[in-house]
Amino acid sequence: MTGLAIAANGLRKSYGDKAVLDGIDLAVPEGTIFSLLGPNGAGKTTVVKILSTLVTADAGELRVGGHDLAADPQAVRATIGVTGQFSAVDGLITGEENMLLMADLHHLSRREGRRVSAELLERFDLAEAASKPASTYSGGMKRRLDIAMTLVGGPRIIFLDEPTTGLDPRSRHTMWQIIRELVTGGVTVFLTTQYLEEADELAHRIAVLHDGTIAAEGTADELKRIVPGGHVRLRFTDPAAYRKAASALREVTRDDDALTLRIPGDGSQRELRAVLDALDSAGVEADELTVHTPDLDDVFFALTGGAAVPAQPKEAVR
Ligand SMILES: Nc1ncnc2c1ncn2[C@@H]1O[C@H](COP(=O)(O)OP(=O)(O)OP(=O)(O)O)[C@@H](O)[C@H]1O
Repeated sequence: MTGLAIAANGLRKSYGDKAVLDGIDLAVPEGTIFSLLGPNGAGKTTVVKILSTLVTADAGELRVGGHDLAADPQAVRATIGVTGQFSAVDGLITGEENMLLMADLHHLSRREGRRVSAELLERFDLAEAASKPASTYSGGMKRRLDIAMTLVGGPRIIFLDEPTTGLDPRSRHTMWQIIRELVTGGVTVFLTTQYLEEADELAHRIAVLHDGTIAAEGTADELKRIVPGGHVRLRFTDPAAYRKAASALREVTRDDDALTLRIPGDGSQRELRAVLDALDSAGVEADELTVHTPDLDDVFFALTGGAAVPAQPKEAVR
């Protein structure tokens, strides 16, 4: 192995005359979580399908688990696990039977199959429900069973295509915990998501897919640094105090109707202190002070034109 679990150079895929992937490079180090982020239809699932050998690329040098995808897809398949947006869980049979079916597919002996299934059902908090038909499971339980089934074959690289879409916040957090534990165990996780918060929370590196290309790639912090947008916002109810503050501070953007002032900055303690000192010297007090640091939403909107998901400005009230 090269130290990279996944390496793609110049990955291209078109459907008809639509170039869905227009020359994409990816490098995912072993034992890390990599998140591919993009709006609906950006091509995330297409990337997963190609890297997991379900769809062939039109062009590109692709290696997964050290194996050349074009030359040795069988070896790639033996290394990976895939959990897609559409579950592999069969609702008519029990959770345990679903697991044993996977064990059969992986040619485990009966005994080994039972052992691995029991262990995974326990680990994913499904032991109690194991003998119930999977159709009776909640969305979160089905998703956990789906991942447990993926793990039966002991994959070193796991593709999770939007693993938390449609889950409630508690189930989402459980899933995040599961994903973190997988990586602690040395597995590499390739995760697609539409949730910026999810990528921010989990991923070592994030790539933003837009218009068939990678619009930006880096750690969450690196990506946040590429967009401006940090500021302190002061709100007043007294117009006289507002005007006084506006003339005491440098570089402010005024909103005379809302009586708010916006001071650009990185949200650091030093900058905040300078603002407070200026207000103190002028003898005014703001009614509300909020600090806005750029988050992945800002990055996403800056890179993808902002049409994909509603804005969720994160403002910490101090
Ligand atoms: N088999 C196919 N035939 C034709 N077009 C396809 C096919 N599969 C995907 N596409 C098109 O490729 C584009 C990317 O689809 P893809 O499912 O990869 O996006 P995505 O980023 O996973 O989106 P979502 O978040 O909605 O799942 C879409 O415009 C889609 O319509």
